[in-house]
Amino acid sequence: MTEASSSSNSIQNEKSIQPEGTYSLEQLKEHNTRESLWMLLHDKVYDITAFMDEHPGGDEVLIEEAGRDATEAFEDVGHSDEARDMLPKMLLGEFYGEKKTKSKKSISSTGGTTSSSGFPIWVVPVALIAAFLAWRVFLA
Ligand code: HEM
Repeated sequence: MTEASSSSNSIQNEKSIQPEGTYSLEQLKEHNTRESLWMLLHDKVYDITAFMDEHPGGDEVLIEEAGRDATEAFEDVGHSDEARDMLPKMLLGEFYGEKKTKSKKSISSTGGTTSSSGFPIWVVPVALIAAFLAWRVFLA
């Protein structure tokens, strides 16, 4: 007699499943040393460990950008097409997730006295009182 497990409720992981061949920011950050150096360029993750000694710009600059988004630094230098053609050989995969935390500007009524439609919030009760008084005066 097998006792059926009534609780087949697997705890659902709220995180969405990371597709194979993609790399998260956490994974990227783990490879920030000379021994294993990854960087993010244009939403793609590259393993440039072996290239470090060959880099015409030296290894220092690469180590500085290790384990993070180096797109800006890479583009600022104005790398040649030749340099860009080297990239596919070092490609690991796509980047997964968000690079930065988005700074969502939420319209909050706290701390401000302006409603979402633009006029001050006190206008509503004042208008209602004015309307009430006007009604009383004219009907009195
Ligand atoms: C995997 C990524 C990279 C590749 C394949 C690469 C490749 C190259 C190549 C081939 C050159 C020679 C000039 C040219 O052809 O444009 C170069 C120069 C240079 N690179 Fe990179 N690079 C990479 C990443 C970076 C990053 C992240 C930096 C950060 C600042 C950087 C900084 C430089 C500098 C400063 C030079 C100029 C060296 C000089 O002219 O004296 N590179 N790179």
